[in-house]
Amino acid sequence: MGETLLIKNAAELVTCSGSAPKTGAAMNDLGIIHDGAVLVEDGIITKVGATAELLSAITGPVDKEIDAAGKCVLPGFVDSHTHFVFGGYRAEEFSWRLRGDTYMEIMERGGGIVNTVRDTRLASKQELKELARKRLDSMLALGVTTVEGKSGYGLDLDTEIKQLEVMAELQGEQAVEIVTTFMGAHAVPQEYQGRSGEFIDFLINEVLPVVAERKLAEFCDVFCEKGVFSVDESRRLLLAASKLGMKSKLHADEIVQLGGAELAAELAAVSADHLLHVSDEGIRKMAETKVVATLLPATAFSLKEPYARGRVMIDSGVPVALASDFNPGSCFTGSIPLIIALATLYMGLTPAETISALTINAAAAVDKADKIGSIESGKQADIIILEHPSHLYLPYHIGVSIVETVIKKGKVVWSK
Ligand SMILES: N=CN[C@@H](CCC(=O)O)C(=O)O
Ligand SMILES: [Zn+2]
Repeated sequence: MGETLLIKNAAELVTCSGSAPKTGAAMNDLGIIHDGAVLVEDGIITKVGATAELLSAITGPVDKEIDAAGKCVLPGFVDSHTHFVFGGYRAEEFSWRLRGDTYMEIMERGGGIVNTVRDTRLASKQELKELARKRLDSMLALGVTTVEGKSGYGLDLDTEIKQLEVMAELQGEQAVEIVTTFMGAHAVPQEYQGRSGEFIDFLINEVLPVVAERKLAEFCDVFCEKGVFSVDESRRLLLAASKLGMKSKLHADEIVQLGGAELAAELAAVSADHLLHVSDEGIRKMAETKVVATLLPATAFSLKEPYARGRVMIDSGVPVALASDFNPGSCFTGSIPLIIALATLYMGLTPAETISALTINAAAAVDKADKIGSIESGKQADIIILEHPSHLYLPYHIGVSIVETVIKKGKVVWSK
């Protein structure tokens, strides 16, 4: 037996067990074990159950014990949609939005994403890496054990690769596990203005093959939006990426209803994200094909847009995940407490649905539900311990974190 960790006496052990992703009523079933315990061997969960039974089933020595009496134990949070590798800031744009300019107006007059592109192109890999590392440290302290990160602030071969290399290097140098997405189709760069189709050709012919050859990304994502990339352009890119082994994600129906959700269903994408303006038909098709809807309430909050119809999606059978969308423009926060507050207070999700959406369904949104997102035998031991005895204390504490301990692959990597 390798190194062992025992967590015992948990007032509430929230397992999030069951088939994944969770849909409908199953999102409310957290598989809670009262007075629960977990045994971890060599970073993998090997036993889960009531403390008394689990203790009597342990045969060998235990290297480390954590007494979680009076505390709630959950799977680590998975932040399945972020843009955490970037240079520069856009505080002035934020102030313009405060006075009433819209996100797209700023983008149309040459600001927005391409503003961050300029700063990211200028930044050295080392500078980007140090900024990104600090952002991951902050996420870890909020209980995030896996994060998805996108390129998309390069929009040229060298800078897209630089961003992806930053993520590859940070993987393993710090505790948060990184799932990498190529998002060269995040905006049309100035040098391709008015020629979005040609830019897609460039990505397909010049960039995707390098990303695939060097195995720098597991997913390909695209900003499928009016005035950015059309449904046809998005389809062309995602099909080309899929031929090279990359799975599909989409920024879909964020600003207008364009048919991004329908495209996600057609392509059997792993997730469609944002969905503030998704059609009823899009919801129906996503439910049918089990495309994960990754909802980003902090972005709607920051853009002062209506929240995505999470309640309707869950009731229609769509697997719903929640994520931060941490990025320098539309949403400069990776705050899990804020997401929990918005989902429960303003989107009509129950606390249990919100937790399913941040754990097992978020794991499904990065195609890792077989490995992370729940506390079950055989899964990686990514676990958080709260200062309080029940998951109900999460939405109750508004905007502040009550995470006390973070465990990644069976090791305590952060504690209060
Ligand atoms: N909508 C497109 N992309 C990001 C925003 C990126 C930025 O503004 O820098 C998003 O998911 O919100
Ligand atoms: Zn995004």
